[in-house]
Amino acid sequence: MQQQSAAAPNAPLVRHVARCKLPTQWGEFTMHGFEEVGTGKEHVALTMGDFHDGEPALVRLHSECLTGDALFSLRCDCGFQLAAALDAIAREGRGALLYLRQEGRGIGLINKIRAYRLQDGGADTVEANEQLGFPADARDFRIAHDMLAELRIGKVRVMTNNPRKIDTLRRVGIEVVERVPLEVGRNPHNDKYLDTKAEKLGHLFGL
Ligand SMILES: Nc1nc2c(ncn2[C@@H]2O[C@H](COP(=O)(O)OP(=O)(O)OP(=O)(O)O)[C@@H](O)[C@H]2O)c(=O)[nH]1
Ligand SMILES: [Zn+2]
Repeated sequence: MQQQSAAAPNAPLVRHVARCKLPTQWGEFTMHGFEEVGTGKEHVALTMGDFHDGEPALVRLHSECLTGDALFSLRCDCGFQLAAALDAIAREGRGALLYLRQEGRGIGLINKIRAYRLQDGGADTVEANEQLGFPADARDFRIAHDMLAELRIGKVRVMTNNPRKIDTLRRVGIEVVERVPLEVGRNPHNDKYLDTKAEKLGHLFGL
């Protein structure tokens, strides 16, 4: 007899398990807690406004960066993008930030520290990942699709500089109607990193 797999093929990958108010310096958001089915890994979304009208929502799919988001690192632009995205959503009074726990473009925190060490020795962000045996970008956005579905967000205006990310989002079924640039936080410590993103990962800066 054929074995039945535990989950149906289209079963949601996350469960919406908790919700509260989250006052911030930009205004009050609703924080939604999600749990990955199977692994229990936790993700959150911050939303403002209502999505029942079906109009496209301003959305940031923010990949976790402990160093940039919480520890003030200048090696990347993540912390600045996080703040700018929340500011933009608050200005519109409507939108969502998905805070996805895919640290280090999916390779995890310790491996990102190893990658940074290789970058200290001269490798760029892509070469460092490859030297460690990882792809340049190991993220999976299927979870994001299911989080948006739970939030009743059908169409998105995505804040990103990364056109490949938009292709990836479309491949997992997220309807992207517009790219909204999010260029903030360039400094002498992340200059080379951002240039590498433009050259090797296709990021659009100044366009
Ligand atoms: N492996 C690795 N991950 C990094 C490095 N710098 C930042 N990250 C991670 O990259 C993720 C953010 O990636 P970005 O390339 O800024 O984001 P993006 O989604 O591709 O592009 P934007 O939407 O324009 O920000 C976070 O998970 C960071 O932890 C690095 O040098 N190596
Ligand atoms: Zn970062």
